[in-house]
Formats: sequence, C-alpha cells, structure tokens
Amino acid sequence: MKAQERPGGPALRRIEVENVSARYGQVRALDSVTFSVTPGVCALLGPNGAGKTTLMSSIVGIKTHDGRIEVVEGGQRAQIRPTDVGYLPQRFDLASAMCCHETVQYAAWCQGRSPRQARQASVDALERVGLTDKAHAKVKTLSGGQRQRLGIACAIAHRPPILLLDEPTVGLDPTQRYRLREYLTGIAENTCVVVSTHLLEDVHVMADQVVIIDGGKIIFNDTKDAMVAHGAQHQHAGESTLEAAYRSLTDGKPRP
Ligand SMILES: Nc1ncnc2c1ncn2[C@@H]1O[C@H](COP(=O)(O)OP(=O)(O)OP(=O)(O)O)[C@@H](O)[C@H]1O
Repeated sequence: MKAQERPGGPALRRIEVENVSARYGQVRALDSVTFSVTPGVCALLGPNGAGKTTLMSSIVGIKTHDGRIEVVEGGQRAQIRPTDVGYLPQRFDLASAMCCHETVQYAAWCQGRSPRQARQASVDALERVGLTDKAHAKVKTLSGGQRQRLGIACAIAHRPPILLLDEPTVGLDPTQRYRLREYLTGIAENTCVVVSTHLLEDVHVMADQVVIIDGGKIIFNDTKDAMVAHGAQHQHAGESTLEAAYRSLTDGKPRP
C-alpha cells in the first residue's frame, strides 16, 4: 500500500452519529451513542461484546437502529449512500472459486464503477494490499492473512470517502500491518476512516481520534493525545500510557 496514493472521493465534512440505540432481542447492544467523525483515522476500542461491530453495521445501514446517522457536508445533512462507504466486516465470505482480480472487480462494480473502471480499480487495490502476484489465484488457495487483505482490497477499491474496517489488522503479518497502517494514514486527510481494533499499537501508530465503547455506551471520545494524557495519570509499572488509559477507563464497568 502506498501512502502517497490518496483516494479521489469527495472530502466529507463529517459523519454524525446521534443518539443511536440498537438491540438484538432483549440485548441492548448500543445505548444512545452520539459522536462525530471528521476526515482522519478514528480508532474504535472496547471490550469484547461492547458494541463496536453493531455500531459499524449501523453506520453501514445493515443493522436497524433508533437515532440518526448522517453525513454533514457543506452544512447539508444527508443519508449515507452505499457508494460512499467501503466496509470490511469482522467476518466475511468470498466466492472461493473466483480469482482475486474477479473478486475485487466485482466489488468495485457493485459500488457503481463501470466494468472498465472496476478492472482498473481491482488492479490498483490489489497492488495497494500487496496481492498483485495473487491476482489470478483462486480465493480458496489464499492464506488467512491474504484473504483478509483481499477483503480490504474489496473495501477500498472504489475509493470511498468513508472507510469502516472491523479489526482489519487481525491475521496480518507485521509487514502487512505496517503497510495497511501506512496506507490508512495516507488516505486519512480526505477520508473518514473508522477502525475497530483491540490492538493499542493500531491506536498509537495511526489514530487521530479514539472512541471507546463499553456496554453499548461511549465512555471516551477524544484525541489520541488526550488518551495518552489520561493514561499518564493512571500508569502502573510496565504499562504504556495507552494501556493505562484503556485499563482505567474500562476496568470495573458492568457488562451487559
Ligand atoms: N446476531 C446477534 N444476536 C444476538 N446478540 C448479538 C448479535 N450480535 C451481537 N450481539 C450482542 O450484542 C452485543 C454487542 O456485540 P458486538 O458484536 O457489537 O460487540 P463487539 O464490540 O464488536 O465485540 P468483539 O470485540 O468481541 O468483536 C453483545 O452483547 C453481543 O453478544
């Protein structure tokens, strides 16, 4: 992934999430969540079951919810359009008999690119995730990390102004993790990138904004520097400031 490459989508002013609540039957997964995201990398943190995936799928529009999720651009509010968004779900299936190039081409075509644009988009995205040499390999022959990178290629191929990645660095080797972080920080100037992660190194390397969610509620929403400053006040021996901040903010909270 080349940091100097920037997606050509229009810069969005911000994503507004207002008073969003969501349930699975009796389970309240999100409870009046309100925050906004401007271009940059927003790291979404929280314990297992906190509601991160539910929040991402609500923003994408596939989880029904109460409240409002909109884009505000030039003072105008609008619904988020599917073509505005690139989404890497936490778990996904790909057509195992298709090759990587066909897979990404199809994803770009589904996002409104013409067949010719989709072909080029696939070439570019596979290059960015380091899978050019696997372009004609069948999906079923890929390793776990290669599959994850193919999923990322599908999410970024149409160069969306909103990128939602649910635990994208899981399964990537250190070099690929570095390349992904470099790519995301490179596009962040004009892309709202929301990355769900359990890795504080992801936060350290690429986050501008940090949102911590616990029990379906936002318990922290500020800059990375503010999180570091909070951690410095609660640091134990052997802990980084980010580890201390995360522990002190999430320790002892009731779980749903
Ligand atoms: N399909 C589902 N049916 C019922 N409950 C669900 C479903 N998906 C999630 N939940 C519940 O909703 C809550 C939030 O889950 P969610 O997957 O959003 O958390 P998460 O923060 O993404 O967790 P993780 O870090 O483990 O991926 C949890 O209590 C979970 O058990």
